[in-house]
Amino acid sequence: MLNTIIGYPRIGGKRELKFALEKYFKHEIPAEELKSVAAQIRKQHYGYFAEQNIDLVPCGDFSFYDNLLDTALQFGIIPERYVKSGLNDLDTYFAMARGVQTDSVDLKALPMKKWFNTNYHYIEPEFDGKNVVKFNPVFLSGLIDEANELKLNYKVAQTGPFTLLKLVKYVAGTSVNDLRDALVSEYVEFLDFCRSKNASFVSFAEPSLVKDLTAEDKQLFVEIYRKLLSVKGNLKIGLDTYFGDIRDIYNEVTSLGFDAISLDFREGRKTFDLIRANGFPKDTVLVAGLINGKNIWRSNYDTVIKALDELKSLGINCALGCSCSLLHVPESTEFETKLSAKILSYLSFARQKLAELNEIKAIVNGDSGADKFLADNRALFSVKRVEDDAALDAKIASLTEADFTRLPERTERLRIQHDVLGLPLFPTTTIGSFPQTAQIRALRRDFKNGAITRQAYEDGIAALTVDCLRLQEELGLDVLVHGEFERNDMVEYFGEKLDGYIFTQNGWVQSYGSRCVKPPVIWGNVTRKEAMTVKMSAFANSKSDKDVKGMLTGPVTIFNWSFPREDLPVKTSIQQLALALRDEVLDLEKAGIRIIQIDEAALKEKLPLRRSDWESEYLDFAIPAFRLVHSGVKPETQIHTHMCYSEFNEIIPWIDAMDADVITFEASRSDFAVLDALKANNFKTEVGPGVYDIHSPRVPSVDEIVNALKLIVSREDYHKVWVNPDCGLKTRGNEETKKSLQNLVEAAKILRSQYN
Ligand code: MET
Ligand SMILES: [Zn+2]
Repeated sequence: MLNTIIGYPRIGGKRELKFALEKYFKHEIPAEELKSVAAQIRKQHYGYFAEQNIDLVPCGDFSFYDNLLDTALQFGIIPERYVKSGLNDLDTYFAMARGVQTDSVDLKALPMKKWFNTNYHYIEPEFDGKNVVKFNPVFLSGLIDEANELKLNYKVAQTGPFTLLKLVKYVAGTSVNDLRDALVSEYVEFLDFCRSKNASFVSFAEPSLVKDLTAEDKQLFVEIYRKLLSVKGNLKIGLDTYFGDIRDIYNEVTSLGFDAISLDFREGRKTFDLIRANGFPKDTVLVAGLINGKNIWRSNYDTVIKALDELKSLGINCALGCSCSLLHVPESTEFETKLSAKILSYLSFARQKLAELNEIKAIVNGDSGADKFLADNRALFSVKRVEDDAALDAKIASLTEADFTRLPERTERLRIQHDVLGLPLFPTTTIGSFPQTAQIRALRRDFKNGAITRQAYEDGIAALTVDCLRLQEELGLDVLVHGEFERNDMVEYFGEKLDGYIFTQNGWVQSYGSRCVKPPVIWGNVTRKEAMTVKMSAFANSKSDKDVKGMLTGPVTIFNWSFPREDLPVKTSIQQLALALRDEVLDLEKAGIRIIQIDEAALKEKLPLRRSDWESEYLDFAIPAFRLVHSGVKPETQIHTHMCYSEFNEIIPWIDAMDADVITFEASRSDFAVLDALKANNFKTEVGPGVYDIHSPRVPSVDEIVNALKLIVSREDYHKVWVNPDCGLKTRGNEETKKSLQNLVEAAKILRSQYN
């Protein structure tokens, strides 16, 4: 049996690529230096692959920014405005990725979208009909030369035409039909090119196959690949699918004559059933994606081997692989110096997964010495990693419908709250964080380095908080926030205070371009050891006559932005988080906080890729978990939530079913399109559609905000409308924030005078 991988993280174990990119963007290093850092990283990775006897290694999965953008550039899907800029290939590429502003060129970036159900973002290519669709191996040529020089046994890994056609944004009246034929011809050119370079294997990534497919989608896929496979000549052609199973198109895919097909056995819940029911072609290699490419735990070898045995018993020619590219896990545990040996023995980042592929292959092939690998792995899994928490289990088991139901119903509650809180029409507020200036970052750094005492640090934060409250009072905002100066990150902050979490030092995962995130790890049962935010919120509330919102991150968002356990159902992990947050909410209420905001910024992120799974696999527990957090409060306590970074139109009824009293959300960049959906669904929650975009330093004028509000009240009962920015202000500067909020308050006053 052989092994292979779909892709490897490219940011570098010490984030070398990130730092080189950022220097290049700031014109601190020339392109040559950026390219040489990238080549260095790849060479190191090829070395790792060789050490672990990876039989077929990917070449072409490397990217300076994003693979889909590489593919778009390579096939000439470049909007005319970028072509006209006169920039060289590399800078045209970066202009599409992140915009460019010089004396002669001023171009915005293409939109960034979430890559399937991950926290990785791709650049959305744009087709306007004027592009010259033409294959040009901008980056690929050098990558293949490099692999040839190193005498690697490689596959040219590329995003396939079907997924590209599905993800392109068609503008100027164009559609997929205007692009498909030209694109397929150029993919034929691409195959010729690979052959001319003496490549012997090409693998196409087609993750779009795991989504719901229409009859036209299926036809499109089949036609494209009939064509490409008919011209393959002496090349071998593989197909990589991941992030789910391919139930809608399994039979078509397996009858086309691919040389290899990767299937996802981790997120693909139906993969095994599909194979059992329909068989698998004898002359195609099944790359069994049995090692989880998305999570950081060691694999249980017995489980993997059992699956391989069954596949072999079905007469299938198997290779071992990962469920998806390793792009979604950090590079290596070797950079973790603070975690205990016990913890480390359970963790497997990308480099450790290579070793797993090697060891399992050796065991299956009966190589000498491989018994030890199996024995060690069995020893690891023979003891329970985390002891059960009987009290917590009992608490979850005893939950009843009443625990998920807030009473009285919302209309009645809102009436009570209006009396108690005494807020004006069009109440103004912000989303929580205020600018995290250099001063605050220095304070945090000094405390971390031990340069200042805890007392000095806390005094510093308290002083900033009081200043922030004074500023909001001066501006005339109605509902205040404490500013979140004590938090560096909205998930890590809670992770650190909860029992059950661990943190890595260098577990960075690429989020987009040069940006990485370091998700905390849910190691054990999550419980609240002590109050997490009460002291700060009570302090802030005592310093103002106005209400200051309590500020929490919701259970679903904390979960979605962490590496989850594999030995516990998702639902249970989220319930544990919800119970911990429920106690926090009740303590905030006891401390006199009358308005509590529970952010669910990432609720939409893990919505299943197939519509039919939404209710049975996610929303059925995610929405009740939010209700569990707040159902215990008094009618007069007002619960807010906040969402951003996604389009919610499709899940409006479920958002209403979270049963919050008020929701603020990002809407200004999508021209408030969501308002129609709210109306159509008879949305009951009070709403604060963000009236300006906080992702830009621009100060919105009073007129602009008044116009936004007019648009909002044309669709929404004005009694229900809140006025706020579209997300937290932490990335902004003090000056622009002050001016923007001044205008926001002014605009609210204008509306108030018209509607009172
Ligand atoms: C990504 S949503 C951010 C919400 C958080 N309360 C903040 O204001 O920063
Ligand atoms: Zn937000």
